[in-house]
Amino acid sequence: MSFRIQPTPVARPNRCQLFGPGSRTALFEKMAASDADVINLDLEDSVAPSDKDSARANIIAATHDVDWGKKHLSVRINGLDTPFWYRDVVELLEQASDRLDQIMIPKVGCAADVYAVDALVSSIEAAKGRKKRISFEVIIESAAGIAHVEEIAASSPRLQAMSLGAADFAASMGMSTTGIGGTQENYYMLREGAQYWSDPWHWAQSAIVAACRTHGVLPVDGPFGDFSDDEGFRAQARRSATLGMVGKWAIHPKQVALANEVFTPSDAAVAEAREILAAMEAAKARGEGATVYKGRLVDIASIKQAEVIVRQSEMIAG
Ligand SMILES: CC(C)(COP(=O)(O)OP(=O)(O)OC[C@H]1O[C@@H](n2cnc3c(N)ncnc32)[C@H](O)[C@@H]1OP(=O)(O)O)[C@@H](O)C(=O)NCCC(=O)NCCSC(=O)C[C@H](O)C(=O)O
Ligand SMILES: [Mg+2]
Repeated sequence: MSFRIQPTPVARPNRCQLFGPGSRTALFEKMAASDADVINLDLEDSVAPSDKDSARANIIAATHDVDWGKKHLSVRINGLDTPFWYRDVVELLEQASDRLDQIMIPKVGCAADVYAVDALVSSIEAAKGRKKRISFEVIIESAAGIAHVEEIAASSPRLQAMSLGAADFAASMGMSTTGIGGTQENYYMLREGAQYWSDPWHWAQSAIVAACRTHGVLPVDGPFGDFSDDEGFRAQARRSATLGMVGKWAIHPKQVALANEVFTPSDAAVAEAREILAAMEAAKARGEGATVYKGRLVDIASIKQAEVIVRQSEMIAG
């Protein structure tokens, strides 16, 4: 372990982030009634330019009128390369209720992008005497974003979460696909005539997880576009969870249960983790740092692995 202790991210469940366009007010109550841990009301790419002003007004009203329960309420603003983002921030921070928890910043390419939003948010919070400090989530969805992922993860104490946006990422990287997450037809290895599919999102996800874990930020997998493919969603989410991500977006309500299922440690996984901790306690009492559990080695690192699962389960249980 380095002399610098790895910081712990905020302790709140983030298994599923449910998205809905700020222009579709009929969805707001349904989103609030869902089992998603995080709600992302969108002002960006699911809202047409002609609807930006009304969507902003809808979202501000919904922070006052809709009962969002215990959900982390986040609004995705427009990118810093648009003429919309500053009004998003100013109007949200001046007019939204204290129920607003978070601003999601899309297409972040460098730490200075976050700095700019932070400066504006900080100034308005002070001027308006806002009691709740707004948190940030960023989306890594460009070549620049992934190239600068670590400085972005370190960019602001407001930063709680970082997502991979597979669609814009693929476009920015010039990837030859229109798929949003999941298996890509042409990304395979060939051996003795048989095709073995690989995961083109894997390296970007790993880079995000490493940056996030270094700086105490929650790493999150973004959208899976084909919402009629439940097994495809599950497979993508399981890979993300195995890599260390804590949750995934839902772009349709049917994906909420799938994400919650994958990112909630199963009873069997929690029971096994507790057994490993017990086995290591017994080993410690015998003066041993390593022992055998179900025919395999467990040692002091296994305690930390088991604790990840137990902590996650306890945090979700509240
Ligand atoms: C994808 C949708 C446009 C589908 O909407 P719709 O045609 O209305 O779906 P259904 O008829 O199947 O809906 C069934 C019922 O569910 C309700 N519904 C639909 N969507 C939502 C929702 N998001 N939250 C809650 N409830 C929802 C319908 O009203 C139906 O209800 P009922 O009639 O009572 O049975 C739509 O789902 C949608 O707009 N999804 C979100 C799109 C979005 O926000 N996209 C942005 C995020 S992805 C992205 O930006 C890419 C990323 O940045 C990247 O680069 O990768
Ligand atoms: Mg995007």
